[in-house]
Amino acid sequence: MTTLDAAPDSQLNSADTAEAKPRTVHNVDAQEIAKFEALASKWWDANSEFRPLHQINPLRLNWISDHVDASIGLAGKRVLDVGCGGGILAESMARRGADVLGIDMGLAPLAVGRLHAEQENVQGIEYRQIPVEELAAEMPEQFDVVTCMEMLEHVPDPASIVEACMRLVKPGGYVFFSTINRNPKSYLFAIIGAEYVLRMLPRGTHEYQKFIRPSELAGFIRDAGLTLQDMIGLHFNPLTQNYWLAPNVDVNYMLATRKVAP
Ligand SMILES: C[S@@+](CC[C@H](N)C(=O)[O-])C[C@H]1O[C@@H](n2cnc3c(N)ncnc32)[C@H](O)[C@@H]1O
Repeated sequence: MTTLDAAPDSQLNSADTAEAKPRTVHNVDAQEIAKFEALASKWWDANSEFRPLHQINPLRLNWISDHVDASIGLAGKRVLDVGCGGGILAESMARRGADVLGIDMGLAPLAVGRLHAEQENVQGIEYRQIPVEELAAEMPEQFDVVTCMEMLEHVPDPASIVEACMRLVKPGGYVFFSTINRNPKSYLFAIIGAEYVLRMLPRGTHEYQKFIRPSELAGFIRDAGLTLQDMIGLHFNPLTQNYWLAPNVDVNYMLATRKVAP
């Protein structure tokens, strides 16, 4: 828990200016936000530190879309992307016909996301800087689908994020999470391999203690009142530079959950 000092007004558009006053924001690690702020200009460079997110995006987008509706996918759905960063997933969902709100606590990634959507003429996407817990109070049960990918391992209290996502989704709607498992293999692959050997990510991107075991995440999901529907691992072969989905969840994994209608 910490105080998040927002970026200078000169970096913001008018919509951000009101949101950008320094304020105490709970469940936000300002150092984590600063890491992503510093890299924001590279968000849409598919050969940068964000290459892995660009590469996994078609896999996760199709997985999400198939769970929501195998025939029409995300078309016409009201979607919230929590911790959206520069909008790699958010924008791809809007391109599939969803009406997307992306939220993040980093202003620079949001600015990059807005600019990219404008340049690419992508319709049906909006970005806001707001803590998810605050949005849950403002817009309860307004979304058909909530996504929260590669974000839980960057916050002080991931259970609070899961609970807020549950409050934001409509009864019968879907909530998707992805994060990194915590075990010796994930330490070797996600930190030593990705940050030190292959240098795919800057050193310090991830902290081992913040990784989340599937059983822990399943507990947060159960406690929040969501129902676990499916779980899958995301795998990478450094020789072929290929990503694929498979049942093993030892390192990166995704969960599909649902808020059962009463
Ligand atoms: C690894 S990036 C993932 C971006 C995006 N979800 C994706 O998968 O393409 C993590 C993002 O989480 C955001 N983040 C970290 N803590 C947050 C918080 N408490 N609330 C909202 N966003 C947060 C960071 O600013 C960053 O944009």
